[in-house]
Amino acid sequence: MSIKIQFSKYQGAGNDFILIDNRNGHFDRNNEELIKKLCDRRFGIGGDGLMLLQNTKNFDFEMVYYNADGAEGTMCGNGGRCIVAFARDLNIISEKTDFLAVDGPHDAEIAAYQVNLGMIDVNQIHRDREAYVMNTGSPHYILKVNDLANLDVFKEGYAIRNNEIYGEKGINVNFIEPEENGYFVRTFERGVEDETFACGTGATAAAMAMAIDQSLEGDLRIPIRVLGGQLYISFHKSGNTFTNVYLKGPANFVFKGEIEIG
Ligand SMILES: N[C@@H](CCC[C@H](N)C(=O)O)C(=O)O
Repeated sequence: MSIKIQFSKYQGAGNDFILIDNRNGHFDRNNEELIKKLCDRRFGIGGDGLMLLQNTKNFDFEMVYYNADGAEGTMCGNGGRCIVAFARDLNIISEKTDFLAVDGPHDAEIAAYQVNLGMIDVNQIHRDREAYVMNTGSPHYILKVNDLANLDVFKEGYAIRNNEIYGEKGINVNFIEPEENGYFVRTFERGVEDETFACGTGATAAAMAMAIDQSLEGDLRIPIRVLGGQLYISFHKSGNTFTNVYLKGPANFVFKGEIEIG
C-alpha cells in the first residue's frame, strides 16, 4: 500500500530540510526507514534532515528533528530557523515565537527572510589537543586550520567523527579559519555523514571557540561565513560561560509538493 505525504522544502544558508506539518499526528515519528528514504537525494525528496512541526502544550509548536540517516537528532540550529519560517508561512505565528525542541525551549524572531534564533547557554568547554569541544544543542569539535578552502573536509571530518574518542556517539566536526571581518567555517555533519553547506549549532560553537581563543569578553557578535551563506552569532561571554546566545541568518522556502511512497 502506498502513502501520500505533503511536504515543504526549506533551506537555511544551504542546510536543506524537509518540513512536514504533523499537527494532526498522522506521520509516524518512529519510521526511520521512511525518513531516510524521504531525505535521499536520488530516491526521495532530498535533504540534510527532516522536521515535524507538532502541537505541544504551552508553546507555539514542537520541533522534532531527524538527520538524513533517519535517526532523531540533537538540536539543529539551521533547522530551528527554517521551522520558524515554516510556522510563519502556516500562519501559526507572526514575527515572534516560543517553541520547544529536543534541547528545551527556544525563542525566535523573524523579519523578512532572516531568523534570529535563541540557543542554549553553554558553560562546558573541553579541549582535545588544539581543538575545542562543546555542546551547543548538538556536540561539536572545532579546529582552527589554514587554507580551509582547499581542505579535504570529508576525509578529515570523517576520520575525527569516527575516531576512538567520538566514534560511538559521533560528533559534528567544524574547521575554522579567520578572514577579513570574521571567520570561514566548514562542517562535516554527523547523521548526514558528509560535509553540509552550513551548520547552525556548529557555527555557534565555532564562534564561541574563537571568542575563547582570542580572549574576548562581554557582549559579542561574530560573523561566520559558511559555504551556503552568512551567519551571525551573538552572545554574552564571561569566562567560559556563554549566555544570551543567538544564531541569525537566512531561512528560505524552496518548494512544496506531495510524494507517494510505495
Ligand atoms: N545542521 C544542524 C546540526 C544538526 C544536528 C547534527 N547533525 C547532529 O544530530 O549531530 C545545525 O544547523 O545545527
